[in-house]
Amino acid sequence: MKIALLGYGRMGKEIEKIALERGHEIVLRKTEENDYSGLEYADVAIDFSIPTAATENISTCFNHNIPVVSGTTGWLEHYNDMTDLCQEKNGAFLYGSNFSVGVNLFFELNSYLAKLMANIKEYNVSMEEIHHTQKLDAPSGTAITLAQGIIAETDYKQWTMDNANDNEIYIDAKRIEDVPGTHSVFYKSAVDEIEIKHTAFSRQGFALGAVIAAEWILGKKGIFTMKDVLNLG
Ligand SMILES: NC(=O)C1=CN([C@@H]2O[C@H](COP(=O)(O)OP(=O)(O)OC[C@H]3O[C@@H](n4cnc5c(N)ncnc54)[C@H](OP(=O)(O)O)[C@@H]3O)[C@@H](O)[C@H]2O)C=CC1
Ligand SMILES: O=C(O)C1=N[C@H](C(=O)O)C[C@H](O)C1
Repeated sequence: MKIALLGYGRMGKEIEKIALERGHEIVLRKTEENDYSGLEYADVAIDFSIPTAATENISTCFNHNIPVVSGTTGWLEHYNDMTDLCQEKNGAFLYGSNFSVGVNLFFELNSYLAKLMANIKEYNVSMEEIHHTQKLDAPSGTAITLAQGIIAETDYKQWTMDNANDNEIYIDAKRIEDVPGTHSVFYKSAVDEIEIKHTAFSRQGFALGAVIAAEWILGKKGIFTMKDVLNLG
């Protein structure tokens, strides 16, 4: 499979390593410095760039009939524009705030726990995410997906990084040197606390998930998520 890497930073390089090991070829390594030369040879594009570049990268692929897997976070206010364009061009698109298998299982666990807690009013939910200091966005895309999972099952209406009122989920975004990504969800009462936590030891799990998603999307049309790739229902 010929892959265009849109973004060739920490994640782009990790994805390249795994893609080459799995017998794929890289035909474009797009950064801020170069153009899209090489995209015309790609079977699939994998976008791990920066929030302000994601929509241009994704729409350029749709305009060239190239399926896109995007892991870039911090651009989701434009998500519907991208899915509309994908449908208009009869393309294929998969966005994931987190491509690791472990986090996608954690998303399911989070939804299940939220469903259990929905009618137990003694507990107040909050979240913490910890990432490396180079991260451009806060809270993390993964934290937003976790909050959306809780909102779907409970009376919580939105998330906030400020003081939370009763129907808001507080997210504490911490930045610590070299942390690949740690997410915790807490349910606290006056007498105890339940905590679920996912800790990434490296970027390898994110990168492998992105390559698996790119292999999976080849030949498909439509809008997908990692739930489809991993058959999580
Ligand atoms: N969904 C997931 O599983 C994961 C998502 N992420 C997300 O992926 C993104 C990338 O993370 P990371 O690799 O750590 O970030 P880096 O800062 O290491 O890399 C970003 C890359 O994007 C490039 N870039 C800048 N402008 C453009 C442009 N116009 N077109 C294409 N590329 C461009 C940069 O180029 P230059 O070097 O020239 O500046 C750099 O190569 C982030 O949004 C992060 O949150 C990260 C890990 C997992
Ligand atoms: O920027 C990162 O590094 C990461 N970003 C993603 C996010 O915003 O959730 C996924 C992962 O936690 C690493």
